[in-house]
Amino acid sequence: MNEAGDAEYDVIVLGGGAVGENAAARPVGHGLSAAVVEEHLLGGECSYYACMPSKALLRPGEVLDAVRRVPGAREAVTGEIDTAEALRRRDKLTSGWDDSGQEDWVRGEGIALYRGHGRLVGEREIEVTDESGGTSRLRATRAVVLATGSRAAVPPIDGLRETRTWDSRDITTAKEVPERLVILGGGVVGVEMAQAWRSLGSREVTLIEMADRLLGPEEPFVGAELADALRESGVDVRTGTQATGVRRPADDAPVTVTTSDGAEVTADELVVAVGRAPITEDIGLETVGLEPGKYVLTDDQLRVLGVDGDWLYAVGDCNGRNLLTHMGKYQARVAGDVIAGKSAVAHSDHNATPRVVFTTPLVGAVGLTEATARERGHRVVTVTHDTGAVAGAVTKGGGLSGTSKLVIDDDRRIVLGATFTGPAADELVHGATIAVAGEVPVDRLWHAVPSFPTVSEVWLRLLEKYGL
Ligand SMILES: Cc1cc2nc3c(=O)[nH]c(=O)nc-3n(C[C@H](O)[C@H](O)[C@H](O)COP(=O)(O)OP(=O)(O)OC[C@H]3O[C@@H](n4cnc5c(N)ncnc54)[C@H](O)[C@@H]3O)c2cc1C
Ligand SMILES: NC(=O)c1ccc[n+]([C@@H]2O[C@H](COP(=O)([O-])OP(=O)(O)OC[C@H]3O[C@@H](n4cnc5c(N)ncnc54)[C@H](O)[C@@H]3O)[C@@H](O)[C@H]2O)c1
Repeated sequence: MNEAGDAEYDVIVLGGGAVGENAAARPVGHGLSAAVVEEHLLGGECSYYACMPSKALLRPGEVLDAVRRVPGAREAVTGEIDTAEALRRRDKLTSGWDDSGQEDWVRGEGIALYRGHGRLVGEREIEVTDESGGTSRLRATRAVVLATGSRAAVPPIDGLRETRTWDSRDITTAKEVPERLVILGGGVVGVEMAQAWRSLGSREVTLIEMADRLLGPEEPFVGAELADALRESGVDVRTGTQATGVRRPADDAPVTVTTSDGAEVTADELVVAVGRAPITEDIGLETVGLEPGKYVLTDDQLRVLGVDGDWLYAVGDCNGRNLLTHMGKYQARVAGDVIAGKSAVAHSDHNATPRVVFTTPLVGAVGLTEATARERGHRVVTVTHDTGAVAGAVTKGGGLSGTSKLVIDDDRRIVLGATFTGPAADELVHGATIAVAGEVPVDRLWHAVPSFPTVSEVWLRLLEKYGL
């Protein structure tokens, strides 16, 4: 049974995605009462339409690539990926889009759950409208936390809004393999989905990125290596290319994208993955003096800027700080602590954000890139090493390579940022996160001896190159 009727809680969280759930659980852990308002699926985008299904779609191709690199095991692979089975596994990892497990968790944590659309109706006041039109009025004695997430942004391209297209939800939940796929945007969604669907059987995949490289905010070698790998697998990667027009004569007809170089790409489905827009247009921001439809900006304790009284917080995608599940959950823990009167500051949002792109090659990065470090005025030294040129990589399989790079503050002798591509990059990044978040001096890091033979040995090679 969901809660209904008017009530008062210490903390009310608007939006029950992964981040909102944590924003409620943390204050409850501190002895406060909390309610979550959710209008769709508890667990949000990550569980049903983003992280989980996308990783499930990438995994068969990743495993196959790993096996094919190992003579003896390679011979055991005699067929192709069974796409129907792969999609069934995806459906399982998304719990069949059923949130009863999440609901059990929320209840187990002692959090009250309101199902329906929530809106601020003034200071500390939320109105929830349920499916049948009934309303509940909730009052927060301490804080309201906004955690309403984001949706795919729609760029201003001729004909796009009038055309039936796919967004990130459609591409992660597709029931059939599109024969021909064109993806707008070579960011994280674009590269992961291009690789996943190509491996699952899409005959033609075209990736259109307007910037001159894929994954623009990362170190330049990341986009270059990924473009090579995608091209090698048959994806048509077009960087420095803008879509100028889109047309589809009928909903079930092929879609054609015109690009800035005068070319045309025709496909069965067009995925728009050019970034996100916050879901803040209908949550009553105007009732507390804020502008609807924009990211809700916060300070480093997640208090919403421009609202007095320390009662309004925003966490996760809706504040635009760091559009990643783990960072939203980190913000939720910080906000929960602050609301409970403890001291906490989300400084890792600026200096120590880990990012993993689950492609083959894997990409793992944390903290500052060389370019951002220099922009911020650090005097940096960088060192690089081939991730494949250590015994741990060689034992994993043939032909594995990649790049590992440290950005070191030469004055403080600490690591400001690290980027790894290639084998184990997804796991290498946590060691780097500890080094960056902990500001561990490199002279001390040198005593963190990597086991032999692991890919982590690349750390030793990097530190040696720095002169240790
Ligand atoms: C394809 C894809 C893959 C991704 N993969 C990864 C990954 O591997 N790792 C990673 O860290 N990040 C990944 N992300 C990013 C990640 O999904 C988001 O950062 C994360 O989901 C944000 O969580 P959130 O709780 O802030 O928002 P959401 O998950 O969007 O949750 C917001 C919730 O609020 C509810 N809501 C909104 N408005 C209201 C309202 N007015 N009343 C009631 N309820 C409301 C919504 O129904 C929703 O459930 C991916 C994103 C995409 C698109
Ligand atoms: N593995 C992960 O952690 C993971 C996976 C997927 C998504 N995410 C998160 O989700 C968020 C959204 O991902 P995303 O890929 O939609 O956004 P993004 O910001 O990562 O990438 C968008 C890309 O689209 C390009 N672009 C913008 N307008 C364009 C246009 N008109 N034509 C062609 N290209 C255009 C941009 O230059 C950029 O490279 C990201 O912030 C990311 O952090 C994370």
